[in-house]
Formats: sequence, C-alpha cells, structure tokens
Amino acid sequence: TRTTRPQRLLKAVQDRAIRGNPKSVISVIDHYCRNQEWAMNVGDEKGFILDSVVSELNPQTVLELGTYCGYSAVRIGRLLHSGARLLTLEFNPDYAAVAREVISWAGLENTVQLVEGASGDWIPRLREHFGIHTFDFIFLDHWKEGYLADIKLLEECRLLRKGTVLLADNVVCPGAPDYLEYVRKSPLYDSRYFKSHLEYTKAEDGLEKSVYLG
Ligand SMILES: CNc1ncnc2c1ncn2[C@@H]1O[C@H](/C=C/CNC(=O)c2cc(-c3ccc(F)cc3)cc(O)c2O)[C@H](F)[C@H]1O
Ligand SMILES: [Mg+2]
Repeated sequence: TRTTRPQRLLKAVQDRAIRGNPKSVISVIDHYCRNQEWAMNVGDEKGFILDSVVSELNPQTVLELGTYCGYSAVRIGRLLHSGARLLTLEFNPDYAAVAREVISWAGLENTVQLVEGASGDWIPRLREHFGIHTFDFIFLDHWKEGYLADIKLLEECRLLRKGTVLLADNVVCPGAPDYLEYVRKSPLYDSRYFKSHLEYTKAEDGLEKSVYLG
C-alpha cells in the first residue's frame, strides 16, 4: 500500500538530515515541503517568529497541542535550555509514530516528550501524571475548532500563571475566529497578532501571541 505523506516526510529526514542535528532536520523538512510535497508544518517564516518568542521567554515548561510530524516540537525543543521540557500532545497514532522518529532523529528525545491522546482528555491529568504545576509557554497548532475549548480547559485546570505565553498558529488560515475573539476581548489576556504567511506559500496567515494576566 502507498506510504502516507508523514511517512514520506520522515524518509526525507532519515535520508537527508544529520542525526542529532535539529537544525538540519528543520531545513530538510522545509526544503522537502517547499519543493516536493507541502505539509502543514508551521514552516520557516512563521517558525522564525516562533523561535523569537521562545528565545525571548526561555521557558522551562512548554506544552504543544498537535504534534503532527514533530517539526515545531523540534523547532521549540532545540531552543530549550538544560532541564527545560516540552510536552507535545498528538491523538493520531500514525502521526505520533512519525513524530517520535523525527524527534529522535533530531536528538531531542530527552527534551521533548510526546504524549499520545486527545488534549481534552490529557490536559486535566497533566498535573498528577507529569507533576506539572503551570506552563510557561503553550503552542496551539491542532484542530482550529479546538483552540477555544482547550484554552478554557487550561484556565479551569489552573495550568496558566501570570505571564504564561500562548502562541496560536493559523489564526487567519485556516482561521480560528472564536479563539481570536475570546483572547482579544478577554481581560485575562494581552493579545497581539504577528502577520506572516501560510507555510511555504504566499497566502496570508499569522500567529496570535496572548499573555495570560491571571
Ligand atoms: C482536539 N484535540 C487534539 N488532541 C491531540 N491532537 C490533536 C487534536 N486535534 C488535532 N490533533 C492533531 O493535531 C494535528 C492537527 C493539526 C491541524 N492543523 C491544520 O488543520 C492546519 C491546516 C493548514 C492548512 C492551511 C491551508 C490549507 F489550504 C490547508 C491546510 C495549515 C496549518 O498550519 C495547520 O496547522 C494532527 F494532524 C492531529 O492528529
Ligand atoms: Mg499550523
């Protein structure tokens, strides 16, 4: 049977990237997705904005919603300092299997932990299961209609603290209108939009950065 798009992306990483070198894993995926087969990674242009937010914050505890092939997990994980940890949630077992390989190829298996399952099931259990108190940084890149429910769940579970930064991908394309309205209107957040482009294309897209005021 035919391979899947994530499997073909993984093969490109294994054939072309240098083991243990996150930078080469990132550039191989970007080159492959720009020149051979598009895939919904945050990509290099929005990735540069993601890098600057993470580098400025220097977070110790990070949550990612929606691993897919692990591109942004590698992007974020490579910037974390020793002792810092990224938990990334992915409920599709095929994507999770590919992402584990990509994360391992980048040599980030001790920094990035992939948890298989749905955000709605796992968020209420992160504290007791992983000893997490609060998150410093959260990257939302899963189903766009799930963003709003999950930020509210994170509030309810008291996993946000004064200054927690949430960064949401695709707030223009495909769009997350209910999430945008919520974070921009709520007095709990200080929100701003970083205009960019949809990965590997000229279409507009952007990231919304929201700081929880607690
Ligand atoms: C809801 N709870 C979940 N829990 C755990 N894993 C989850 C959950 N929900 C999904 N997943 C997991 O998170 C991922 C979902 C990513 C969805 N991303 C997109 O749709 C998305 C789409 C485009 C796009 C833009 C234009 C166009 F013409 C076509 C596509 C661009 C983007 O950057 C995207 O991120 C994964 F697939 C799913 O299993
Ligand atoms: Mg995305």
